[in-house]
Amino acid sequence: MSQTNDDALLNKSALLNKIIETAHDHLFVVDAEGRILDVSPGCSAVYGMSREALMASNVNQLVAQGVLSPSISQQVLKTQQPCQMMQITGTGRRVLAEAYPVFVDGRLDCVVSRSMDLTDLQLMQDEYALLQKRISDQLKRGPDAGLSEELALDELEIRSNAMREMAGLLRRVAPTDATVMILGESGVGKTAFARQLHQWSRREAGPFIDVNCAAIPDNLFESEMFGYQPGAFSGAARGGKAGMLEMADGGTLFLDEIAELPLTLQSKLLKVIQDGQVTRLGDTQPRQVNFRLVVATHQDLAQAVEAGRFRLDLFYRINVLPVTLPPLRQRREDIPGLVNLQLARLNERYGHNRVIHPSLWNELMSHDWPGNVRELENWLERAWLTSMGDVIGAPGQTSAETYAPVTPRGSEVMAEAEPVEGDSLKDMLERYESQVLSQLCETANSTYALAKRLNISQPSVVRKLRKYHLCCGGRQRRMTAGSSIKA
Ligand SMILES: Nc1ncnc2c1ncn2[C@@H]1O[C@H](COP(=O)(O)OP(=O)(O)OP(=O)(O)O)[C@@H](O)[C@H]1O
Repeated sequence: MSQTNDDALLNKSALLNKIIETAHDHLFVVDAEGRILDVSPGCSAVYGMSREALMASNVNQLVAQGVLSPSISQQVLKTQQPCQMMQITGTGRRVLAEAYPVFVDGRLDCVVSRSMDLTDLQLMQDEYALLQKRISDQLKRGPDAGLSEELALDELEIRSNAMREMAGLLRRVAPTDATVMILGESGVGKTAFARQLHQWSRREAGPFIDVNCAAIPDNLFESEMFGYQPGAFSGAARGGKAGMLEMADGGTLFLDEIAELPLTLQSKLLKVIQDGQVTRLGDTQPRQVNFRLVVATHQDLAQAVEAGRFRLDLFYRINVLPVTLPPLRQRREDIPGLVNLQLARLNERYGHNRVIHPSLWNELMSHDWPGNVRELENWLERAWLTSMGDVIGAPGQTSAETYAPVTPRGSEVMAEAEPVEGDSLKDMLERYESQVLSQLCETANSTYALAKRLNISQPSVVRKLRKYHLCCGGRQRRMTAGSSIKA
């Protein structure tokens, strides 16, 4: 081997030693026989053995001694495939481990594994479950004036026990900096409650940065999130730009539709959460950031992890305090309050006092509202605007049925596109486009799948779905594809 090659190998080995010695995560390298070649210093605390003792051992011995249970390296040595699993260590720590086989000339040479200690997160989750149970028991004991007063919901309207329970939880966890994950169907109020959580928190005076991960085109995501230095890429603003992670400093960062975050950015986000530092594109100096993270999704994230669309380690990081907001059809007690709140807003906005006809209440209470509160708000605005007198829904006028959700298929799609007197070609094409998308959304699980089916880019799909208020996974965002009145 030449001198230059030898130097290069020495440099590489020094570099690897440095990486292992300074790693925050726990790194384990074993050879093809399971002998431990190297471990990072952090391993001693989590495995309860000195670094030297670990390096004098092999994985089979460690499993026999109960230090590793189970051993991910052993698993990869057997299957020769990358693997991810939860381990309990001899010191009782819960770690999330991932391991990769390394092949040299087609033969397994060694296995590199990396693990992250999740014990503290687990403790927080257990405390949270206890808190959830206490609030639930308290609500079961009967009406709780204290809780309602304490909630002090300015803009939001809730009556149902289910929602009071969720709001109570958010109220109690608000002063902590723990990451909250708000789950629920489209339009249930995830964004509204994320905002409320921010107002209840100690960061109330700081910014609330609302990022819809589904709405940012992939090619802009990194610069929007991380910001950039002057001249970082062609078209970059002259003075550079702070990204949204930086803008959230001192406040709350709300990542809506987190399941849509591209995989490459998921690992970068995880690093920011762990290190509290952001590096702008084109910069070498990291900047310290301090924000509270709140995320939301209407998708099943565990399923996205299984499908390989979402990183397991990020899932564990953000799944600290999951709060599920129930759909409106499961809390019909909230409907009257929501209708009255929206009616008062409309009366104020349009300067006219309209009321709901008593006969309409039955329909409002029995409708399933698949688009949840947003659908109810849009329906009411439409009914308010099309109502001819002071009474909305007076016999012979607009009824909830008029706007009943439609899910057209096949020939019905074509029928929807039939020319209507007075419609322009643009109106007709838009109506057709919205009906086709609405139908395909029934079966497409993600905007990526829909983009592939339609042979257009994913950002275009996202823009179109937003335009028609639709979302993937069989749910319509709003009551009818054509009703685009914004509340
Ligand atoms: N409890 C509530 N009281 C008053 N208004 C509400 C309530 N819940 C939701 N809303 C209103 O309903 C509309 C939809 O809510 P929001 O945007 O928070 O839903 P979402 O779950 O974030 O939807 P998406 O998943 O589509 O982002 C908003 O105008 C919001 O203010």
